[in-house]
Amino acid sequence: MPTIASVSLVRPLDQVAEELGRSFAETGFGVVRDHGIPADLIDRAWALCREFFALPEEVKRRYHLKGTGGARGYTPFGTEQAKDAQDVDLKEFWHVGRTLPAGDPLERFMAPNVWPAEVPGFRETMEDIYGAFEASGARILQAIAISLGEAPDFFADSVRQGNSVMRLLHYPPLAPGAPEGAIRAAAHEDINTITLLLGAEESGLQLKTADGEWISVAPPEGALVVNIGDMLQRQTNGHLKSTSHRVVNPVGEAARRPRFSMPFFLHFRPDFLIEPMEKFVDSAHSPLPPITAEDYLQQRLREIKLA
Ligand SMILES: O=C(O)CCC(=O)C(=O)O
Ligand SMILES: [Fe+2]
Repeated sequence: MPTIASVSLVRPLDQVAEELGRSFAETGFGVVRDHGIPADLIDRAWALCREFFALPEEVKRRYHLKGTGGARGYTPFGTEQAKDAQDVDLKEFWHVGRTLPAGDPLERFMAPNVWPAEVPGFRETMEDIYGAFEASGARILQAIAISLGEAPDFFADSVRQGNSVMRLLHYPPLAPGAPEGAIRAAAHEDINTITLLLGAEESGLQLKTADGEWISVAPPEGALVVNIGDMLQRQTNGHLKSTSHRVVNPVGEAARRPRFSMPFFLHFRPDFLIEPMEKFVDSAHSPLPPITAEDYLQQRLREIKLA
């Protein structure tokens, strides 16, 4: 059984890089403790998530921006369906993107955020935690760079003002009327560079091993679950794995509990050219052609009918 590394980010990065790099190459996943996102900020963000999702359905739906593929604001329960999945996912969510200075040239790639007027302080706290996720992600990318034999700042330019999205997720308690076979989140791979996830201590998250077996990911309280997305898999020509994962329905007591989670989908800059790193190209691993992060994203969103 492959093991998912669990590392503390207070240790020097060159001491954790190898273990983390091995875990990402074998399983696509790693657990990161002492990630630097302040616990009180996380607590405030959870409280605001609960407050928002407890609003009446018709109020939440005012923030559902039709025709934008759910890139910002609210996406109602039962909307998203994973690629190749038979049923919709049993979740609702809110997306926060980068807040750009007015007139920034990146505005053509990144829609402005919307904020729920009914939840005071939502904007401030969510912008703060977006920044904290980004800072933690930058350090994790440094560890990944070291593990790949590169300088620590190898990824720095490629993610500066990246098109990252934070998703606030609510899976309600299981309802008797749910379609047979529907699960909280059907198997999928993340499209982006790396994902930093809070909230996975509430059970349900599973990943698919190279042998095709589903195993549970059970981080300690407050830790991040980090996984490799398709864009970094492509840049490393398959060396780092973008692994299928899902959130299964709880049984027993847990079925009556909601589950909240907060993935931060860290993205490259839209104009970054994803090219396979030479060191991972050989006759057994032929590379995919270069593509910008934006073109790749649009291609993938079309596949899941969001663009
Ligand atoms: O809720 C979770 O634990 C995982 C969510 C997830 O994989 C996703 O939204 O891409
Ligand atoms: Fe995911």
